[in-house]
Amino acid sequence: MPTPKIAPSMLSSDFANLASEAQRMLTFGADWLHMDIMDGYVSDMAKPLLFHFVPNLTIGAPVIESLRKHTKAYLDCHLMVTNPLDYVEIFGKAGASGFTFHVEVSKGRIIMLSDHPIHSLRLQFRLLMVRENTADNWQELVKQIKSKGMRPGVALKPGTPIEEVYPLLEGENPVEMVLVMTVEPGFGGQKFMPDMMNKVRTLREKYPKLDIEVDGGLGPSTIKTAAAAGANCIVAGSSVFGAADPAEVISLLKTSVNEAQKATIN
Ligand SMILES: O=C(CO)[C@H](O)[C@H](O)COP(=O)(O)O
Ligand SMILES: [Fe+2]
Repeated sequence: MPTPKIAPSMLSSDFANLASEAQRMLTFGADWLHMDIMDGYVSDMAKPLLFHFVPNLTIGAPVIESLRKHTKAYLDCHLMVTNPLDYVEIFGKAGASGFTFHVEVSKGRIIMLSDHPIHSLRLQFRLLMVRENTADNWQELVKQIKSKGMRPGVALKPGTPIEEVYPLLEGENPVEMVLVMTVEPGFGGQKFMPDMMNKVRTLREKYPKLDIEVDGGLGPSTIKTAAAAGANCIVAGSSVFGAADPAEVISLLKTSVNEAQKATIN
């Protein structure tokens, strides 16, 4: 059974005090620190023009680099960006531990990100770039991530079928973690989507030892469902940072994963 890992999402922390917030979470029993990297398209109108992945802008490699100076903790970086390959080197240098990119940034999905006819020329230009950078070459992307000393992971949005990550779990350079999004990526504090547990269950049956991370809306009221489905890496932002006793929430999340794993063995 893969070890339970509780990863508070620093998106819900006080960014102005990131180092002490990180330390506080580790003292409270966090195993990893989850860092949400978002490229921000600001408005729906800008979406087809900019080709960014999510409607929010958060942090980049300089912040990871600064935080790294204050902690040796595992920095679990979730990259909600269109061109992950562009970020591999700088995140490696900055001291990221895990590098999780989205499976949707393949050529077919990029077309869906921009379906505005007015932008078709620009779209085709971007498509060429994206194709060259990432689309047909997952193996190369994963190899690069590993070569920079990071652990590769792949994430999928709620609308993406689980089968789409299977090719990335095979071959010479498989990813070492799958992040199943349980909210639409972009913001903390959203409602957990229980339907996503089918993906977790299917993945756990097929890959008993794989790290399976769930992200979005996890907390005391949803953890049992996620743990029973087979998730072992739990991201929790608002439920931990918003709690009167964050240590108690972290402990409850971990106990739930441990108990669900014991129940599976028995
Ligand atoms: O990737 C994310 C959003 O895109 C965050 O990691 C996630 O939403 C965590 O926040 P919360 O636990 O409050 O839902
Ligand atoms: Fe995340």
